[in-house]
Amino acid sequence: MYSEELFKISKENMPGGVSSPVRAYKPYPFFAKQASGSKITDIDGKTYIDHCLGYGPLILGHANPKIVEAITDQAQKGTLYGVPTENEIKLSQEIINRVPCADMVRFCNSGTEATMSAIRLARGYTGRDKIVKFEGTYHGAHDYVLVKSGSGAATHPDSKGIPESTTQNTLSVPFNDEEALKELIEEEGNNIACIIMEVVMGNVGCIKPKKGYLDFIRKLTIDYGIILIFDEVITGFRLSSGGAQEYFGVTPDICTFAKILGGGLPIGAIAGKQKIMELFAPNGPVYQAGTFSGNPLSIRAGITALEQLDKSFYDTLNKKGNLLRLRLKDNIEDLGLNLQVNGIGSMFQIYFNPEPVTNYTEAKKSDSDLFTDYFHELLKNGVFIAPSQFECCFLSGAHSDEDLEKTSYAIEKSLKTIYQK
Ligand SMILES: Cc1ncc(COP(=O)(O)O)c(C=O)c1O
Ligand SMILES: N[C@H](C=O)CCC(=O)O
Repeated sequence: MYSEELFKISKENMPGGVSSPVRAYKPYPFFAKQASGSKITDIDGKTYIDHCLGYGPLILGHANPKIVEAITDQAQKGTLYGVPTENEIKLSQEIINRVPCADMVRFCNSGTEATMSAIRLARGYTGRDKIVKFEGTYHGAHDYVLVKSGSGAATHPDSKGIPESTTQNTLSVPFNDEEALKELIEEEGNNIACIIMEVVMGNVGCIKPKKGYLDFIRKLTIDYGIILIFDEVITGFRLSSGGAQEYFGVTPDICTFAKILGGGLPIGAIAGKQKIMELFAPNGPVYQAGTFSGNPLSIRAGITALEQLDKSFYDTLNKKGNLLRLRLKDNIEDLGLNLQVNGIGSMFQIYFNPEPVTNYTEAKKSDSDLFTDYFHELLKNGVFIAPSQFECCFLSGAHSDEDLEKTSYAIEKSLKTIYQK
């Protein structure tokens, strides 16, 4: 059966035919058959260079041989014990060694769980209820944070089913705007438990913090006794071995991980300073739990992933990212187009927008219809990216120089086509 037919059936079985809304695009998404390295193959027989990479986790590419070997071995030894394992200590130690803010780690199963628990921890620690997020950041699909949210929520805003009494404690401000944040904190600072942020916004495309912005936020949070949470679900183990906090040299109180940490399997983690982390049950009064938390399969995959992610890996990968972005900018200029190529390290996105994009409002001014045309042309030209202007594209260690040449050629060809229409 082909993707088109399968989508008709899947829509009968599952709302929208998908297990996460961002995956549904018109007329129908391709159904995956298999994937290896930098490539994904659909059941219709077409192979694409993959820059979606499972929305970020696959920094080593698909079916990384060492991870496949490790999880095959682990599966034979059991996939769930319901008691602690030595490998949990090993992975937590690896995180503690790499990540500046990490004195202790609590494992969970997803980024959503991680940010939900991190916010509860900050509230438990400070005894305050309000939280601050930035317009367009995405911190998962739980009730506290689906406010002016990015990712799929940028195109499906204002989820029903969330009591107003829950979100009235969630305040949001524009990213990269020191004045707006200062004003809010001067007014509300003593009631605010935490500021939660994506250090690089990866759920409205890709937006970097302006120079000095993170230092400004760090100082403000210290002055008002506010917990600073870096949501490193995307940036963790992507920008550098110690995440965005190491990359930018600004240390939060707590951070959250998921995606890359699981080596391609589901995982989440909250890491932070000991005096805060010790509040988690059973030591403290902040409840946090999960049947599959710290499960041996995800933990083993995570250890095997991190073993391969050393400094030289990031140097090489980030150089590739820089080169690709330069090439894209040159090509776009040669075509006489005025589009924005945003990105950092191995993250990138093209905005169909003539003006620089530094926050959510500016990102939303991009031409999403043109982006959709571009996405479909890219598929025709053998490249798969996330089907939304408000997602990010990624590179992996499995992407060869030849892959990147093909990608930049496919992007150039796709842009030519859509602007000739
Ligand atoms: C920055 C960020 N935080 C949290 C999440 C939620 O993670 P998950 O999808 O694993 O629940 C995501 C992505 O989904 C994310 O990009
Ligand atoms: N943008 C999201 C994660 O970063 C996409 C993942 C999903 O919701 O399926």
